[in-house]
Amino acid sequence: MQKLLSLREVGKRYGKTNVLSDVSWSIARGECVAITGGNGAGKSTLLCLVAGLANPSSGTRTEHVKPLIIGYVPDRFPPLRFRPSEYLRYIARIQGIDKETAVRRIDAMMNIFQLPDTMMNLCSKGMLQKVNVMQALLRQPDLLVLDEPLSGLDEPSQLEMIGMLSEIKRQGTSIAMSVHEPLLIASLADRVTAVEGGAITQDGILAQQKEAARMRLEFSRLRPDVMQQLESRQGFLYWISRGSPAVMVAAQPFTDELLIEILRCGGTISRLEPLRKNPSVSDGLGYDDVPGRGA
Ligand SMILES: Nc1ncnc2c1ncn2[C@@H]1O[C@H](COP(=O)(O)OP(=O)(O)OP(=O)(O)O)[C@@H](O)[C@H]1O
Repeated sequence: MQKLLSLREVGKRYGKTNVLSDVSWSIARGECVAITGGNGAGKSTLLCLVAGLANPSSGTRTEHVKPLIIGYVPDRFPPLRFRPSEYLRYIARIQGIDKETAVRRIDAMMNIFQLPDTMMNLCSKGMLQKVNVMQALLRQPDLLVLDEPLSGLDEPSQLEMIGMLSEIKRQGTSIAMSVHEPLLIASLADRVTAVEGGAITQDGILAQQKEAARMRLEFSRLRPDVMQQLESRQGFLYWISRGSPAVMVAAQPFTDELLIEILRCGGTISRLEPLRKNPSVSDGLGYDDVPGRGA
């Protein structure tokens, strides 16, 4: 796998306090890494260094792809008095994205992620978090860095956010995220880096997270209440879309039972395939139309 970014023997000090020490870490294209650890372990600091928002006090940070485009999703996002589309257009302008490209991309994202254009100060936490992720996707990053993306969200919003991140990952974007929720790790992560006391204590691939172990089920004609009942069935992992067609991700060993249940309740299956990244057909975020996206 092509390496995107690496840290080598990195340390970070604030005044006399060592917050990170001797951290060596890297991320490859298409990889999703969950950073875990207790409060104050150093996860946010590590993500800031990865995102290039802070410089290491010692050691080296290397970008292996030029230019490496990084999107950063902070843990808090203010409920501003803008509509999401206005806010995103404004951020796109600051980032130097031309107006036509920005409008096309914002429209595509709002459609895919099913975000109504409601004033942000009236939005739910889940809706605001979608805007937070979208602002980081505007420049079509090679690497998306998220600080506790599910923090403060209720369960339906958490499932929606997992679906959103899953779609972003499927389109080939690498993800580094600090995480507390086991569901998010189980649903998305290829690798887990554990941080304690400012040092990496464990860094390993999750054997059970092979792409082939998860299936993507696409179907239509199920009532919303029946779809909600499916969420409590064994094997259900998360929704990529609750629209029509609906797209569910399920654990492979339970796919047959879920399919039978969908058909029994009057649904029509339109597609069943292993969940994989980098689909052959570009179907959404429009990465194909950007010249020079890091090779
Ligand atoms: N700007 C700063 N100045 C001084 N100390 C800081 C600064 N930023 C972070 N720290 C300290 O560094 C340590 C690690 O903080 P960090 O926010 O990276 O941890 P975390 O693992 O993300 O924690 P949490 O899960 O609580 O968000 C903490 O002790 C924190 O107080």
